[in-house]
Amino acid sequence: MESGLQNAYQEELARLELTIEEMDRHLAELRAIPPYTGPDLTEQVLESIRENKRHSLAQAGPEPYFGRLDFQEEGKPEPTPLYIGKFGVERADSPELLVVDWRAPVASLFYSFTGGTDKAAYESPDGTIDGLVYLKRNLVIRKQLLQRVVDTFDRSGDAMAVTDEFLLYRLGENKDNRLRDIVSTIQAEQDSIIRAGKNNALVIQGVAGSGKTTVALHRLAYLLYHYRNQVHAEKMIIFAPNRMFLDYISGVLPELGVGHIQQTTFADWALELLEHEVKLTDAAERLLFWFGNAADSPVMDDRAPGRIKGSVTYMNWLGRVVDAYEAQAAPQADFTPWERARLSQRTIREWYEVEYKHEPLMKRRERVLARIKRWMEMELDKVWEVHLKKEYKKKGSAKLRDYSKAWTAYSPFTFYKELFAESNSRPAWLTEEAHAYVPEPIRTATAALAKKKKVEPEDLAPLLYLRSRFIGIHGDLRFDHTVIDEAQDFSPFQVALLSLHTKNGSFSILGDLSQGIHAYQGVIDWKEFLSLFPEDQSAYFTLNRSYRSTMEIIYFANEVLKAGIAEPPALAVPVFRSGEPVAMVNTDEDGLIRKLTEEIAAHRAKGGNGTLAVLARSEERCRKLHERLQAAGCEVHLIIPGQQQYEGGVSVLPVYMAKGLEFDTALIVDVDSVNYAAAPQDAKLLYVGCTRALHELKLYYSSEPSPLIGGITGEFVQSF
Ligand SMILES: Nc1ncnc2c1ncn2[C@@H]1O[C@H](COP(=O)(O)OP(=O)(O)OP(=O)(O)O)[C@@H](O)[C@H]1O
Repeated sequence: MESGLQNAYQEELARLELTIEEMDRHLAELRAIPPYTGPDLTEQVLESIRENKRHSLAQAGPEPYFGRLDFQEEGKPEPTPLYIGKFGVERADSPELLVVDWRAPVASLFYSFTGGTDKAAYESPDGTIDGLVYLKRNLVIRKQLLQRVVDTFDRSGDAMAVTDEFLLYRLGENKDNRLRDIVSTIQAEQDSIIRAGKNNALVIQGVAGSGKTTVALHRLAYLLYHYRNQVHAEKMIIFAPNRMFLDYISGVLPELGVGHIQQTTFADWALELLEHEVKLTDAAERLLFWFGNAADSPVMDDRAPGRIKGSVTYMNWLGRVVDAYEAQAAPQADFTPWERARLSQRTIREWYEVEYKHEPLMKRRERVLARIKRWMEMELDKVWEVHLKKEYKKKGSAKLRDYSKAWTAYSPFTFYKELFAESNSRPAWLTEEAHAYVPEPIRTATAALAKKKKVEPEDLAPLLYLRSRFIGIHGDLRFDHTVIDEAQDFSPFQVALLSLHTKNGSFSILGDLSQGIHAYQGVIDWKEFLSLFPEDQSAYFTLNRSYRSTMEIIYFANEVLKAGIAEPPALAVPVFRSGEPVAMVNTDEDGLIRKLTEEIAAHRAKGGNGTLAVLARSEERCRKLHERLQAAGCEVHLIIPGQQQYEGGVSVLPVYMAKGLEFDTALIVDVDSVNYAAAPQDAKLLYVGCTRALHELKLYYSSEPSPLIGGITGEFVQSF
């Protein structure tokens, strides 16, 4: 170890000892105070503060901090070392900070500072604070042991830029089966997203592996810290592509000390809100239809049902249909329960159109009917003859029943179903023109499914829109912040619908158009989302650096995109981390099984809890491979749609299920011309597959390689 480094290590060792001592003492003192359980409000508040401190100290204990920044504030005589950790820790005897929380304003310097001798600044609650950064140091502490000290910037040294040395060390590590927090190495471009203001809809285009999911989770932790009195974890929600993915990311928030955030898929959330009145069509069939193989790929453009039903135009059409229904929903007649008792249509309309206008449609119906009933009871009170009263009561009840029947009580689904009726049986409020808006094949297909109480995923946003108009959105369904991950698979209608459920347009919408493999329903241009929000309350960010994969893999994946898409939406820029060349292997089926078995054995021989994935196009193919690998004595997990948990280790799965996940090694099979054509859809699918690999990527083909890889040459690839 060089003497400078050795000194630094000794210095940090001493500081760590002091910190741990101080923290232990503080924690012991706090634990010695018996918890207060009495009725005094002030004592309760003090107890809750003490409890928070006990919790932070206990959580921070094993790894109290990960970074040090020496900052000299303008006007101060010398730099102060700030130690930055996941949890802020105060000294026992003063409110002075022993460790600064990574989310605190001053800690932003640790992330935003990229080097140079110029002044640096951060925004504090009292305004901008200027000063000079002298040192940026990364520290690895595990179980209270100092393992590593890396200076990524030293004002007294030669290099004036912050180096990537520590980042590369972290990226080179093998991953287990969970996504991890990145607090120690958040990059400046990621930090500006994490710390963006609350009342903004952020749309983030980030290449594969640029940290979108990770950044979104850190942003939630930041918002909870910064706006602690305005946002609540249980009123935040994350939408992710599937349950298994949610399981995969489930470790990050607890690592950041955040709990209770709702995490779901759009479909699960929607079906729940619709009280399971409908079921979704079979996912396996749907996926086979779209991902079967290149030769059978259906057209995925604006004519696809998902694109039509997911558009804002469709939402506007639905809005107009509901408006038309609203205008004539109440029966167009006076209410006459018996002779000489008459409630005029004008009065009923007044109640419906003016007094209860702010209520959702079915609530209005209930209210008007209840009011008619009350009016009828008052009219009955005026009748003195007992037998007449009895007769009128009976007649009146029957009339009210007929009246309510004539005013259909719709659920979102029963109303939606009406929109797809045959032309000759369409309801009166649906004009011929409005009825003809939906193209005939889509109308008949939707009607046929609706008969079986089934819908396609693209029907869920329309159904929820109807729910918002018919039943309304109660307070507990309005979120303080909404995260949409893999947002390229969301439609504008879905996002517009979610904005009805989200306060102040507070969104983090993250995705990658190059991974838009569900283009038959998703977004094609981010402007489709941005246009849903006022310009001054939305912001667009791009993340182009990929942190996941080696340079070789990123280079290769970019070539795949370029071979299939004339103008790829965004190409990833790798961090300077080199690994093995990408391998393209020509082999027949038996050879493939043999080679996969060897790869898996070699992977296992390395020990540890690294991950390896065999990726194929369809579920059917994965099942076969799984069977053959098992028969060859290779224990592997089969991951198919519907899977709830991600086990890690070695898995076989369809590429579309691997989206969002990552593996130390990815082995992609059947990369032949029949399976992956030189078309945008196939290029995106293969790109998703390639960018799952952190360290090693191999592609296998049997006869002719896919044109997406056939032309790739150079030092980054090797053919076998
Ligand atoms: N600043 C960083 N420091 C260390 N690791 C990082 C950083 N940013 C991202 N990573 C790592 O890069 C990998 C990719 O991150 P993540 O899955 O969040 O990316 P993504 O953009 O959501 O990817 P994809 O679009 O492919 O799903 C993860 O292993 C993550 O830990």
